[in-house]
Amino acid sequence: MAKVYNDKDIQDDVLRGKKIAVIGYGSQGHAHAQNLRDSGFDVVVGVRQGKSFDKAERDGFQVKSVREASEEADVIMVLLPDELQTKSYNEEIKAGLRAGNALAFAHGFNIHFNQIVPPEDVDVFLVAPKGPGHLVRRTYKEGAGVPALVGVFQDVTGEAKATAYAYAKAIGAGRAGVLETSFQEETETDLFGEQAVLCGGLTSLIKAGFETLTEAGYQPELAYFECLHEMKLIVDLIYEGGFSNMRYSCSDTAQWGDFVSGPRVVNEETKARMKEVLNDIQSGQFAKGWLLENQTNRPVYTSIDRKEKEHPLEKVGSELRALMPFVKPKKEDEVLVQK
Ligand SMILES: NC(=O)C1=CN([C@@H]2O[C@H](COP(=O)(O)OP(=O)(O)OC[C@H]3O[C@@H](n4cnc5c(N)ncnc54)[C@H](OP(=O)(O)O)[C@@H]3O)[C@@H](O)[C@H]2O)C=CC1
Ligand SMILES: CC[C@](O)(C(C)=O)C(=O)O
Ligand SMILES: [Mg+2]
Ligand SMILES: [Mg+2]
Repeated sequence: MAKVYNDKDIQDDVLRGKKIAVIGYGSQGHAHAQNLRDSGFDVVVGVRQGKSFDKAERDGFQVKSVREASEEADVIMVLLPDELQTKSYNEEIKAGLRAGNALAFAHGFNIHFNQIVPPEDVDVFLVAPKGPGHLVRRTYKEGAGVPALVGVFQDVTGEAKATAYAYAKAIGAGRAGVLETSFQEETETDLFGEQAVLCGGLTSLIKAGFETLTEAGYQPELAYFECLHEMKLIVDLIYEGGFSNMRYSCSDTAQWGDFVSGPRVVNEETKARMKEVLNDIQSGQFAKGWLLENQTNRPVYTSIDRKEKEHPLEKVGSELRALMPFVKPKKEDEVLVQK
């Protein structure tokens, strides 16, 4: 088994006394900044004027422009959207980098795909939480944490790896597990996971189930409960104790259906499509498409996003959730909801 580090294995002295600039105060940014501060580290937030800037100030941070924050920090964690990082790096962050500083990321995209080319005299590492930023914060407050991957791209000080582990511990990842990786492995697996399984795979599965039932004449409300609402309850059991735990709690009839019908829906054909998705990621084809999409003001993204928001499942979902006061985004999800 790969070595999975937790709090007791990680020394954090290497990060103590250093100034950490958290660049961006969105999903990951607010969580890193607040967890680092609560772990006793010295944080400055760097972000453009606007909603995030105001929120970071309200949350009691010293908030500066990206350039100023980068200039005064020893460790610069870049938590801007991937597609905007290169411009901000070239125009603001780079000027603030001094020899021996550390440039850090929560996803290897721009380093791995050669969009950001850092100078040779700085450390470059990643600390990539394996979970959404709002949960990085929420679980930290609950005394738990979200696992993270750490990786080093460049080590000039000899301390890059230790700093990455200390940072991971400071944001709460050491409570769950920290695993070492490379920028390449993190980037390719993260993109694959979100496209084929966690986001793309899951939403497509839910939608296909919902559409199959409603097109067959069943009530949309029932289809929503069956294919979406209950998904969380089932996934919680898998999260807590694996497939066996979920199957233990479900009926034997469900388990038999799981065995005989699951592989009819997600099958070798599906795996072949997954391999195509992975190939596109590994070849850089996906990254190129995403970067070009952004250079052209996101025509395809906008059109699909509009259609997705109008899907009957979204409408019936918002009506049903309004009847369940316990099902709503938590308060710290403010930034997420505004997106
Ligand atoms: N979302 C997640 O949970 C995860 C994200 N990651 C990685 O973390 C990084 C950040 O992603 P995420 O947290 O989702 O990003 P978000 O979109 O949630 O937040 C982006 C932040 O950057 C600010 N920002 C945007 N453009 C600029 C700019 N030009 N100058 C200054 N500030 C700007 C936004 O401020 P404003 O309010 O003004 O728009 C906002 O505070 C990415 O590398 C991503 O891949 C990794 C693991 C999980
Ligand atoms: C699953 C999506 C993710 O990779 C994440 C929350 O880990 C992301 O990029 O947001
Ligand atoms: Mg991810
Ligand atoms: Mg991701």
